Amino acid sequence: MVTETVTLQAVEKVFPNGVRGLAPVDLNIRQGELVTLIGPSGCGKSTLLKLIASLHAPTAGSVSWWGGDFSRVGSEGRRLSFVFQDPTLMPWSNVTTNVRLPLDLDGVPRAEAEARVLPALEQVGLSHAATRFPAQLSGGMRMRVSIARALVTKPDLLLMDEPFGALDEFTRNRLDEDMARLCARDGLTTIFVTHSLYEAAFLSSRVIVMAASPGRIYAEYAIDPGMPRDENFRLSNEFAAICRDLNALLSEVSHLDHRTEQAQ
Ligand SMILES: Nc1ncnc2c1ncn2[C@@H]1O[C@H](COP(=O)(O)OP(=O)(O)OP(=O)(O)O)[C@@H](O)[C@H]1O
Repeated sequence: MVTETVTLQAVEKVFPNGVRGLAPVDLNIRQGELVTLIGPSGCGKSTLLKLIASLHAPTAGSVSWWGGDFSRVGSEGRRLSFVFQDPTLMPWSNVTTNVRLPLDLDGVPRAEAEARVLPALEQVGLSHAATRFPAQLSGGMRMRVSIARALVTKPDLLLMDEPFGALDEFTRNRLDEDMARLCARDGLTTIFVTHSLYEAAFLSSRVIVMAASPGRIYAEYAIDPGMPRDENFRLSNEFAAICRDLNALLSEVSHLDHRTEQAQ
């Protein structure tokens, strides 16, 4: 059985304007992992996520999905879903229609699609809001709709680019707890970009710490405590120790950045 979901080998990205977004990166994402990418602005987190989503092509190196190339992902019935920081909902459509969108685009018959929307809304605690419009929702609720829209396709790999970065801390903590619960229950393989070491510490089974100039992987940090994680984990000594370790790694990375700037 293949447990590797995505494998990157010596993947490099140089943009057409000559900017080196990512130096050669080797990374293996295993099934059921919740991996966060963390590091200073411009270290290539989004670039790495987009390479994994096949939204960017690598300049060098190779990416494989479940042991094959990207063209096989769809033909083998695998699905990738992407959640961005902006929930990008259709303001003229209600919650149900927004969540149903990817199924409509896939040509799933209406009755079957409708039947799949409610469980997705239940997963994110929004079944009571199915007929509301985006303007009638809080920021956190809009993000829940965006997550439901990603989950409704039953993805094999969920990619999230700073999904909760624009939300207040309380809402963010609630959504982190929900994500931890969802990923643990469904064994959903997830790659999550964040600027928050606390979010990384709370959610991850593995944290990838990245450095900039050029973007690259600086360190990997595995987190043992099992899932799901809850408020008690956030208050534990274990959590505090993980945060301290991540803070130390990020501090090393920022000193590296500083040295690079001085050398330039
Ligand atoms: N389309 C592009 N064309 C040119 N340069 C790009 C492009 N996209 C990203 N870059 C550059 O590549 C580097 C990595 O960018 P990326 O957005 O991946 O970083 P990031 O770690 O996600 O940053 P942030 O945390 O600020 O979102 C940066 O120097 C950025 O300016």
